Amino acid sequence: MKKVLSIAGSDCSGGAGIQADLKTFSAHGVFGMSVIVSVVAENTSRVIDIQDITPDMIEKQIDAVFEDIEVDAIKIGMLSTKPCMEAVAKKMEEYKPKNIVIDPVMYAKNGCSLMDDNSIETLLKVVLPYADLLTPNIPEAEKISNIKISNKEDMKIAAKIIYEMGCKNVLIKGGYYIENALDVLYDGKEHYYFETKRIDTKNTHGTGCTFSSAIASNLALGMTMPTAIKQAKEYITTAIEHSLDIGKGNGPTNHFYDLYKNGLDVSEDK
Ligand SMILES: Nc1ncnc2c1ncn2[C@@H]1O[C@H](COP(=O)(O)OP(=O)(O)O)[C@@H](O)[C@H]1O
Ligand SMILES: Cc1ncc(COP(=O)(O)O)c(N)n1
Repeated sequence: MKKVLSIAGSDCSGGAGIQADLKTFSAHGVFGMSVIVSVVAENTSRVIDIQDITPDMIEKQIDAVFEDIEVDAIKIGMLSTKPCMEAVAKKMEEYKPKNIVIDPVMYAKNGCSLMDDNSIETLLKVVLPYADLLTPNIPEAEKISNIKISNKEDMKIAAKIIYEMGCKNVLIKGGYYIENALDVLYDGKEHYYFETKRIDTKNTHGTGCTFSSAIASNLALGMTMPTAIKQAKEYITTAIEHSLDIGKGNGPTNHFYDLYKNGLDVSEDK
């Protein structure tokens, strides 16, 4: 069984962060592991508070995984402050794992901040170079590239700018910001496009977490980068299509839709 590690924040409401990552790993048939970087008191409507785990404890969790288990891919999500970023980067340098997908999480879907604004320089300098794939959404890509993104051409330009900063591939996610759900990959040579129709739903809590974890799972399973993204795009689209009206704000995606569809009977009247 392939083994995939998430290094990210904990979302107690279950739709994003580590919880979304582990559900996604299970849905892909890979063995999921987690290093918790921050505990976030959040739900579908708001972020109440963030408590970072100490850098020493972040490092020890990563050591505990790597001294014992071979890691086939890593997804890195929310890193809220410089010390968290530095602790994770130090361990990436030490263990040099393969297939690192980094989602540079800055905000929750409800607009609440999940990263200290002063840490962006550190993210770019210290963390970004470890990315086999960086997956910013439009607001994140605008902050990183320093250009305004309004259409496909802008996405292409921003992808090149971000690639030049030192990641091996960059995927800018159009999500609900661009007319269709268009994502643009740049690998230093070519642009690739992944496009679906936009699904009209407010229930998109955790879409970025789920998508990056699906890509990491597919890389662990041996797919090439474009194929891993293509299949992950199909997975996230289905998960959004069948997203769940749970909570009062932006509900979560449906990580196991395919499992239920294929015969797991969850009806209550049986
Ligand atoms: N309403 C939507 N309909 C279809 N696809 C969507 C929708 N919202 C997001 N996506 C897709 O979900 C994936 C995650 O993107 P996005 O939601 O932009 O990430 P983030 O959670 O980081 O903001 C991308 O493939 C994006 O195109
Ligand atoms: C702990 C944590 N990490 C990340 C996100 C962003 O989620 P997304 O951008 O996928 O909606 C979140 N809300 N909480």
